Amino acid sequence: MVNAVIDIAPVADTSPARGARIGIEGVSHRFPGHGGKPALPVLDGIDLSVAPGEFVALLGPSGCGKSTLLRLVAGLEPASIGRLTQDGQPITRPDPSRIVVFQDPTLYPWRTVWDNVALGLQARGVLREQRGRVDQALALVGLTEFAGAHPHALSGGMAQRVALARALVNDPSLLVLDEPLGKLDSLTRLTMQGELSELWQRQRFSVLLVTHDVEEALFLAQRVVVLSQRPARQVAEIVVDLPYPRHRGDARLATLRHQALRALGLDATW
Ligand SMILES: Nc1ncnc2c1ncn2[C@@H]1O[C@H](COP(=O)(O)OP(=O)(O)OP(=O)(O)O)[C@@H](O)[C@H]1O
Repeated sequence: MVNAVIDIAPVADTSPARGARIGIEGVSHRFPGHGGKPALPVLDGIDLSVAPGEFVALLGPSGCGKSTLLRLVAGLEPASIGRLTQDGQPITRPDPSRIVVFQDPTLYPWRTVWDNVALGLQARGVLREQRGRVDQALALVGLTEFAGAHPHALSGGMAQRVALARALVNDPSLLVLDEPLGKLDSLTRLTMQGELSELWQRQRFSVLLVTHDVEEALFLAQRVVVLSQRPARQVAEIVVDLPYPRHRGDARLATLRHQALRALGLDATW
């Protein structure tokens, strides 16, 4: 099935930010060794903050510890060393105000799109009073017409929109995005990047995005943090001081791309 086409109208970057302030202070993490194997150090002294409504992207080599950092921020596990905070309060467990969207949308095939999105509210026991939020979330991702469809009838891009709607229904103040567009074909991926950018400009939640795609990071984020090989340390921070909506052909993006590739230790001549 072809993706629903959504017009990306230019959106002025004027909405007030309502996202969370995230603090990551001196965070190191290691996984314990088993059966005589040594412990695995994964993160090494990460200091990073996300301002309310800010869009920050993390780039780094495969296996360096990006997803681990996201899991700590989401509260899915505690850091070995250091402090993680949301609006000044320690992050100690998962919370509906910080929602993770993974590469795989993991939709329940026997439930309709509407029911899949409603799951977040159902789990919290607030679905009865807040049914309207499911409709709002589906409208935000352009899937109102597909509310009654089942996942098998959706394209990859549409399924990932449902996963986004399932996050948005909780009205999160931080979206934690772990390669959310990584499994999409390249054209759908470009379309979804535009949609994600527009959504963020309208809603102004804070975003922490992990991606392997340098162009994606620079197109979407206000700041790109480059991590080293494991154990991950911060090796560069690239401020993308360009207004939204951004234009992929902008020469300044090409310059920043070279900076990012150099920070990743790659030859930027191609
Ligand atoms: N629960 C765990 N127990 C032990 N080791 C783990 C665990 N989770 C991740 N690791 C290891 O920690 C390292 C970092 O993993 P992580 O998934 O954070 O990297 P990543 O940068 O997100 O990788 P990729 O870019 O390939 O997705 C890897 O070597 C991985 O095998």
